[in-house]
Amino acid sequence: MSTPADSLVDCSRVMVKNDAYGGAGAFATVDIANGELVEKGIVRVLTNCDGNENPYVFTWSDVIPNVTWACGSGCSTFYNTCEEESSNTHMVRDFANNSFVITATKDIKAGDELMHVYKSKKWRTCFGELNEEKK
Ligand SMILES: C[S@@+](CC[C@H](N)C(=O)[O-])C[C@H]1O[C@@H](n2cnc3c(N)ncnc32)[C@H](O)[C@@H]1O
Repeated sequence: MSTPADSLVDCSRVMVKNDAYGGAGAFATVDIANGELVEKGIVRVLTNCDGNENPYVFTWSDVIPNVTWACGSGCSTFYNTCEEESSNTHMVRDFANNSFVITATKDIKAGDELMHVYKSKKWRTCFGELNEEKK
């Protein structure tokens, strides 16, 4: 018999609600200690999508310029971004298995917004304004 631990997708510690920027963000539903799992999931690689224009997809290679984009399961699409020192999560991508794991990089309290530094923040056209804000 399968158990919840067998699930390819687990976003049970995360909820999505309105954020401070006029969109939606990801927030912790429980306290999560530094190093613990925040969310895990799978992705599907997209065709006919340019992530330079579309901010809701993941960069799915280490190649620059990247041409492989993917949509992620669970709440993964909704994590907003910030500077490294303010981030409280980190996403590790497994390109071979089309999966990801997001872990806590700080002790997180229930209700805290979950943020990570987008891998492509510096070079994707659609994130230009986010970089401008930091100048
Ligand atoms: C992957 S989506 C994150 C979810 C998004 N907030 C939503 O409502 O769907 C990326 C977009 O979220 C917004 N975003 C992410 N981080 C932000 C920040 N620090 N300040 C303002 N907007 C942010 C930008 O519009 C960005 O293009």
